[in-house]
Order: sequence, then C-alpha cells, then structure tokens
Amino acid sequence: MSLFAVRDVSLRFGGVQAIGNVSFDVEQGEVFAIIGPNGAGKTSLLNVITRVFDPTSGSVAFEDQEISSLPRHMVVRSGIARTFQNIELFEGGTVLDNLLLGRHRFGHGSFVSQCLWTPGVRAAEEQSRAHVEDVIELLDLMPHRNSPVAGLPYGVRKVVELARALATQPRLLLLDEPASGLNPEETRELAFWIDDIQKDLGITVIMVEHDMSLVSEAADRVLCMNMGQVLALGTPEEVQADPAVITAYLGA
Ligand SMILES: Nc1ncnc2c1ncn2[C@@H]1O[C@H](COP(=O)(O)OP(=O)(O)OP(=O)(O)O)[C@@H](O)[C@H]1O
Repeated sequence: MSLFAVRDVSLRFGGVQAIGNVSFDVEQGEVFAIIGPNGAGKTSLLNVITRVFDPTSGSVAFEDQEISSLPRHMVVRSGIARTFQNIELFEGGTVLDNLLLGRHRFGHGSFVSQCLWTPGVRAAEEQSRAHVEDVIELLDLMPHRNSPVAGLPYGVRKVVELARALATQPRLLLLDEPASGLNPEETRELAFWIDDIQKDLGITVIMVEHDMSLVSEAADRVLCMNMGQVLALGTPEEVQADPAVITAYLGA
C-alpha cells in the first residue's frame, strides 16, 4: 500500500475544469515532483490535498486515512506540512519565533496542565525546542536564528519557510514552487537540502516545480500535468523525453 494516494480527483471552478480525474500514488520516502505548463492545475491539486479546496469528486488518502473530508487544521495534525508559492511567514517575528509557531500543532496537554506548567508539559516543550534547534542547524539558519524575518533576503526567507514546515515533524512535505525566485546557486543548495530531508529525516516530499534543474536533481519520479489532466508519469529523464510533454511545453 502506498503512503499517499490520489484517486480520480476532479475540481471545477464554475466553468473551469482545473483538475480532471487525476490519480497517482506516492511511495514512502520518495521525492515526487509535479510539473506542467502554467494553468495545468498543479497548485489546485496541492490545495485539494491540503483541504484549501474541496474536490468536486474523488479522494485523497494518506497512510490509508481518507483526508479529503478532514477539517483543514487536521491535515497538519495528520503529519502533512506545506510551503507556499508566495512565502507566508510571521513577518514581525524572528526565525526562531516562526519555527516555534510551526510547533503550535503539538499544543502540549490540556489548558489546565499548560497553566500549571506540569512536568509533562515542560518535558514536551523542551523536546519541541530541541527539535526546532535541530532544524535550524540542519538548514544552516544559525546565523539568522534571532533575526526578524522581515529583514532577511528572499532566498533565506524561502529556507525559513521550509524550516517552519519541518518544525512540525511531518511525514509528508508539500513544497509549492520551492525554487521560484532563487538564483542557480540557491537552487542547487535547495536540492541538497531536499536530499537531506529525504535521506536523513526519511520524509516523503511532493513538490510542484517549474525549475527542471531542481526536478532532475532532486526528484525520483515526476508527474506532468496539462490542462488539469495527467500527461506523463515516470523518472525525470523519461518525462522530459516524452513527446506529449515536449508538445505541451512548446504549446504546439
Ligand atoms: N480560485 C480559483 N478560481 C477560479 N479559477 C481558478 C482558481 N484557482 C485556479 N483556477 C484556474 O484553474 C486552472 C488551474 O490553475 P492552477 O493555479 O492550479 O495551475 P498551475 O498549474 O498551478 O499554474 P501555475 O504554474 O501558473 O501556478 C487555471 O485555469 C486557473 O485559472
């Protein structure tokens, strides 16, 4: 049984069919990329997975649990974290503040035990902080740990967003165009981090991405969408060589 399964998912916005009957599986430990020309339905698909939109039909299962009817906040609790195409951070806080906020879903113990600062709550809080410090170290954010996010360069802010997602200790990480706005050197660095996230942390990654250098470097398999449909699925080399994919990108 695969870790993650999308079955016959469709999504309509009025007269627009953003996604039409899409099905695929993602295996435990894979880096799975979703590519496709503008308007192909990639972000809509991530939004269905994270419950921003209700699919018109179809289902999404994670670890054998149907998630397409869960409330949105329960998706994070179920072990799925996400980054956004346009960075969404708490601008007024430091890098550390943002990562601790990412831990919010672990809200340790009952309201009363939190007020009483019981040993259980204290131990959980210490564990949370230790995990956040590990993420800061993993992603080389130590020089920026106490800096306000608002003043950081774009490339660093993208890494902070990735770190915040990792702070929730997900088992599945969804990245929406992680390389957008990054220079080639930052994109190469991102490929290394994705590799560390996959190999050292054992986290499964699904990323929507336009940058084929990152996809070729980091992805095990690639799904190409066009006009809401699955056009091709295979290794990065197979998909890039597929005539239907080439035609879709050239707009022929
Ligand atoms: N909230 C919305 N309301 C109406 N139509 C939408 C909405 N979001 C997306 N669409 C439409 O759904 C289709 C798929 O859009 P989507 O943003 O998912 O594509 P994409 O592959 O992510 O594109 P891009 O690479 O440009 O981000 C497009 O025709 C788009 O105009």
